[in-house]
This record gives sequence, structure tokens and C-alpha cells, in this order.
Amino acid sequence: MKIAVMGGDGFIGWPTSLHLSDAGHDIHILDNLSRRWIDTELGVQSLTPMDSIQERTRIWHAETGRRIHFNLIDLAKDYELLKNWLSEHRPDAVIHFAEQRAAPYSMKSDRHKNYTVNNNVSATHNLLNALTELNLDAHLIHLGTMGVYGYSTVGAAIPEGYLPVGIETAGGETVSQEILYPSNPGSIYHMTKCLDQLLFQFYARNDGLRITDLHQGIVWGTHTEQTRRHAQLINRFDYDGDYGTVLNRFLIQAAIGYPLTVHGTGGQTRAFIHIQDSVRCIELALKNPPARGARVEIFNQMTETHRVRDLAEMIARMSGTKIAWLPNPRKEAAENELIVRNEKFRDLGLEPITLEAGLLGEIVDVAKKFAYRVDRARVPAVSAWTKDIAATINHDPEGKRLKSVS
Ligand SMILES: O=c1ccn([C@@H]2O[C@H](COP(=O)(O)OP(=O)(O)O[C@H]3O[C@H](CS(=O)(=O)O)[C@@H](O)[C@H](O)[C@H]3O)[C@@H](O)[C@H]2O)c(=O)[nH]1
Repeated sequence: MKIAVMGGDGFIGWPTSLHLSDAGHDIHILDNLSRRWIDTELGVQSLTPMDSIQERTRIWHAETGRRIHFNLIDLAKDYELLKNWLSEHRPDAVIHFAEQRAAPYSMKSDRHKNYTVNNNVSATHNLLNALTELNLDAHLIHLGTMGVYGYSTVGAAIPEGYLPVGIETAGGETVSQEILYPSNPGSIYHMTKCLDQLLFQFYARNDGLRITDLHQGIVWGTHTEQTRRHAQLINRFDYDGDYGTVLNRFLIQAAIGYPLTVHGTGGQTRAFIHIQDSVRCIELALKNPPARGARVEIFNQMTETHRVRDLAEMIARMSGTKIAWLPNPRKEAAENELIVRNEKFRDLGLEPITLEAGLLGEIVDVAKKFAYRVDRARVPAVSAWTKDIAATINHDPEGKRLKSVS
């Protein structure tokens, strides 16, 4: 298949591009390199040293003989360029990762909120609009988030996208219907993914676009089979307070002897998936497109759930690192249960890599190898969800933010 990977230079876009190229597909990356610009803005860098996208694709070609093409296009701003590219290349599938993906970054300031909404919503809409205008029947796969469902404290199982409900008619009868699961985003970033969902519903119904939306959990790990092949194919690995995600952050913190940064009580339960499974799921979705005219296909792309403090305690035991119990910079439920249905990928043959797979040590090893690149001052998460919360955390010097260390 000819596949366009929008955002193919990013944390999941890059290993996905390699995985699908390895499987024999013709891969074309479209990316505005915004993630690299954000590193520059924030003054942080990936823990792992990353080469330019052109250099990465050159190495891939030298290693495998396969070409990955790169196009510098901004989906949100360069509508005509995007449309012309799609019109010329007419890909069989489009994988859409081209969005600002960090919740803390999206909450940093009014400017960051505007950027995240404008970028993410315009990128998605431009893509849908162009596919429709060109009458291009490419299967669109979007990387969404588990965070669209929110974290209720009720603990009922979360279905894959659609919720069966009974509605009472005027005649007193109860009719059953499946509705899109009510959105309950916890950040501006997550909110943009909820808005994306509505765009997908409209274009699937109105124009018959074939769309798959993957509601993914928190990704952990850094290597995949293909990124391991050469030092210069290495994936990016974020550890800073804005882009680092919780489990990877704890592992890096353990590697550099930094107290594990638990927000609040650590009672937040979240869904997780290893990056190798993430790219496998995308391939499975690619092989199983919805029919034209069908509703948006939704998968819950996660393999297990964990409570933040359980992860911290496990890594503390494993490494001897202390836990720092911090005031929570986010506005989120202090404790929640989370049960998630994920049979659809399991039925398609996914055999999940779980935390017990022994890969935690591998991540600590990567972190130790590149520990000299870590700026410890960038480890704390200081982006606050509200002005009131900011007043309690940001104005304190770093060390005093700790509530306690155990
Ligand atoms: O040092 C830390 C970092 C995070 N947390 C807590 O861990 C939980 C998860 O935070 P996260 O930064 O790992 O994940 P999140 O902000 O939800 O976003 C990440 O995970 C999402 C999937 S999900 O969480 O919505 O399922 C993706 O959509 C995003 O792109 C990705 O950045 C939160 O309760 C947070 O307060 C800590 O206790 N300590």
C-alpha cells in the first residue's frame, strides 16, 4: 500500500513509518517538524540523540534498501500544499499523528492553548476536507486517546467508542441506541481529540469517508524491532515535565537517581500500551478498514491499566529510588478506577507485551546510557491546570514543592 504518515517524525510516527516500511509498504512522511521546534522553544531535548529526518531516512535506506520519503508540509497551515500532495500521490491509506500531543504543554499558557486547538483541529479538518474534495477513498487512521472518555469514579467498563443506551420515546417506550461515548476531556489537548471525534462522525456520515479512530492509552518503552537496527534509527524519548509520560518518566528518574514524581496521592488509574504494540495495532487497523458508508471504527488501543502510585512503588522497589509525593499540577480525580474493553485488537491477534515482559530494565539501561543528556532542572512538571493551582506550585522553589519523600 502507498501510505501517507502525517506526523511521521514524532514519537509514534517514526517507529510506525519504519514498521510499515519493513512490512513492504511505500511510506511517505508529511511533517512540519513542529515537535523539534517545541524542543527548541522549551530548551529541552530528547533523552536519546536524534538525527534529522533526512538523515534517519538515509540510514534506513542504507540498512534495508527501502525508501521512506519525507515532505515538509504543515497540515494545519498549508492546505493547498496538502491537497496538491494528496491529489498527486493518491495514497491508499493516511495515518494521522500530526497533532500537538502533550496535555501539560497544552495547559502552559493562553498562547499554548490557542496553538494546540488551532493546530490540532485545523490539521484534522484540513485532512478530512481535502480527502472529500479530491474524492479520495483512502482509509484514514487517526491516533486518538483514551483520555476522551475521562476518568469517572464509577468504575463501569469503557466500551470501544460507542455506548448502548435506552432512550424513552414520547409514547413511553424504551428504544435502544448506540451513541458516541460522552466526551469528558481532562486538558485542552484531550479536548482537541474530542473535537476530532465529532469531525470524524460528520465526514463519515456525510461523505462516506472510511475512518478508524484509535483511542490509545499512555505509551511506554522507546525501542521497536526496527529502531533497534541502527544507532541512528533510535526513537525520541521524552523525560521533561511537559512531554515525558508517567511510566517512562519514572524509569528515567530511577536511572538518574531522581525521586519519582508522583502527582497527588498517585491514585490516578490509567491505560498503558508498549510502543511495539502500538505500531502493531496500527498495522492491524490498516488491514481491517471499515467499509465505505460505515460508521467510524473505534478501537481502544491499550493493553493494561495501572495506578500511578503502584507503578512508582514497583519502580522504587526495583531500583531503590525514593518517591516524591508532589502537589498535583493537574485538575483531575485524585483516585479513579478504570476498566477498559479492548477485545477488538485481541480478536485480531494482538498478543500484548505487559509490564512483566522484562522490558522495564531495558528502558532504565537506555536512560543510564544517555543520562549525561538529562537536564535535571527540566524534570519537574510545572505546567498548572488553573491559575489557582499555579499559585500553589509554580511560585515555590523546586525543592520546596515536595510534600514528602518516602
Ligand atoms: O511525573 C508524573 C507525570 C504524570 N503523572 C500523572 O500520571 C497520569 C498520566 O500522565 P501522563 O503525562 O503520563 O499522560 P497524559 O497527560 O494523559 O498524556 C499521555 O497519554 C495520553 C493517553 S491517556 O492518558 O489519555 O490514556 C496521550 O493521549 C497523550 O498524548 C500522552 O502525552 C496523570 O494522572 C498525571 O498527573 C504523575 O503522577 N507524575
